[in-house]
Amino acid sequence: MKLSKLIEGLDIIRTNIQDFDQDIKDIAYNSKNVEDGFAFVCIKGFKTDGHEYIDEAIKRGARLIVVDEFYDTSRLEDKIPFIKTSNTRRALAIISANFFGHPSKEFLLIGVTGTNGKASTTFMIKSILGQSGHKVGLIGTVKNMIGEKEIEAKHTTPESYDLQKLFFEMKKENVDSVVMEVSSHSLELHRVDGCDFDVGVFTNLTQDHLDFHQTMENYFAAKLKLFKMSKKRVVNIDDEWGRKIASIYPDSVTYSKENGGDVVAKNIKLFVNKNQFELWHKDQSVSVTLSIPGIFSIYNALAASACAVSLGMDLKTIKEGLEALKAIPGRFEIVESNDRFTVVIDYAYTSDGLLNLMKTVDEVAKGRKVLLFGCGGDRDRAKRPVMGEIAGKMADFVIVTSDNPRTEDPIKIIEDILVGLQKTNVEYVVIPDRYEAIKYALQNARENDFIVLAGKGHENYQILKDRTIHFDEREVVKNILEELKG
Ligand SMILES: CC(=O)N[C@H]1[C@@H](OP(=O)(O)OP(=O)(O)OC[C@H]2O[C@@H](n3ccc(=O)[nH]c3=O)[C@H](O)[C@@H]2O)O[C@H](CO)[C@@H](O)[C@@H]1O[C@H](C)C(=O)N[C@@H](C)C(=O)N[C@H](CCC(=O)O)C(=O)O
Repeated sequence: MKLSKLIEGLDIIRTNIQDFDQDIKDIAYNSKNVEDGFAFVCIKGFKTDGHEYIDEAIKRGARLIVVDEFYDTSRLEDKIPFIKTSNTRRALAIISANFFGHPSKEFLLIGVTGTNGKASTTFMIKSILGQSGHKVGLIGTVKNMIGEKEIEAKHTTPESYDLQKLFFEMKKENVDSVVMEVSSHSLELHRVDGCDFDVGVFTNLTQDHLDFHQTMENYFAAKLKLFKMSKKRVVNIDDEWGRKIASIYPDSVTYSKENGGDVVAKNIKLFVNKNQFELWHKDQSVSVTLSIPGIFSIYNALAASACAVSLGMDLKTIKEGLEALKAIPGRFEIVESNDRFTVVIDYAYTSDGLLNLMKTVDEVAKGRKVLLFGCGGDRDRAKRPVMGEIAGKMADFVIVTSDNPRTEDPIKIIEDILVGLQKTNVEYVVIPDRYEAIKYALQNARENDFIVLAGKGHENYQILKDRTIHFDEREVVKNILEELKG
């Protein structure tokens, strides 16, 4: 692509470029990916600074270096074409969108944000759109999908270059609508700048990621960016932060279980493996049987339905789309159900997620509620005692274990959880090795136990120090049950 076209819309503080007609073959934001004829965009990161790799990028054949405003360009003046810009993360998004021809302008793009429910809501929206004949792309935590083809996901929301490339692939495969999770990190770090959002959907906001955003107000401000970028907005007004968005954008389509929004659910009935409810929009209603259990699934279904309503879809199509979805990986997924006990895995890893999960368990469990969970290392520490207290209040027996301790000592993380757990009188054990903890739960299961393995859901790994080991709870439960039989 011609350099002049690549840099359209970029704010240029300084440059030494003479020839804007030259061709740039591709873009890299990691020096290791630079090849002959590439542009290298330097990002000052949390671990290292991309500007330190300029020489490496030049050696690998970079033709253009994009640097941030703090960088002293004197040593690049006679060496290589460069552009100094005010924010290289934003620059990466702009030039990537230019390079791939702004694919998101050519399909319907729906962004879903919020602390909980993003993944499930995107799956439900995909199912509704698929039901009405659309070829849908999906981008999110669990996996990326082009129609039914699955692609592994590394991030909830990919880096801007990877995102635009994925959009481009989707467009090539005739996708006409894309539904994606939009994390607050991605909004703060400009990963979705240059995306053309038709609808922004807000699920809720509860305490999470304060290690990154510091305050709830900053966290909310990051989320709000999506709604500034979107043409239409869909908002949960049972959530106080959702009500703020709806007051800023009064034309939002609202949904609610309790506060009379545009789209509401009534007569909700919860079962172990499904939910039933009436879905209302204005004076019309349909009855829906949702194969995804849990009270939170009702909210996710409302978010997806309100999104479909904002696109002018009718209730019958919405019902068919919701009912066509049979499961969402790692979301209240029943991995074992025998005549003695039931085992469910769920991704809940925030205080609010855990509370909602246990409220659902409370509705459906016949016997003891056994909860196994841990908290991630190098992430929000404040939530640990809170989750401990919720666990103690909501479960009959708690197994405290590890969940991606990363560089932290697993025992120290568990001690933080115990501060909250010990405020309650619940019976508990501590078993730091997650495999052994699950084995304990299964080995000691009593008649009618409802065993909940929280935190990992669809994830198939465990991050310990600098190692990532394979750990898929579906497999783990199966293997342990085999082992116990033998
Ligand atoms: C906090 C955060 O989001 N960090 C992201 C950020 O890393 P960073 O800026 O710190 O990068 P860095 O490692 O310091 O490197 C700086 C630059 O030097 C470059 N580099 C580095 C080494 C080298 O040899 N050559 C080179 O050029 C790197 O490519 C990078 O451009 O930019 C990287 C490149 O895009 C991301 O991979 C990285 O995500 C990390 C792995 C991460 O864990 N992010 C999580 C927190 C995240 O984003 N999560 C949200 C979901 C949250 C949720 O809702 O649960 C998500 O959307 O996934």
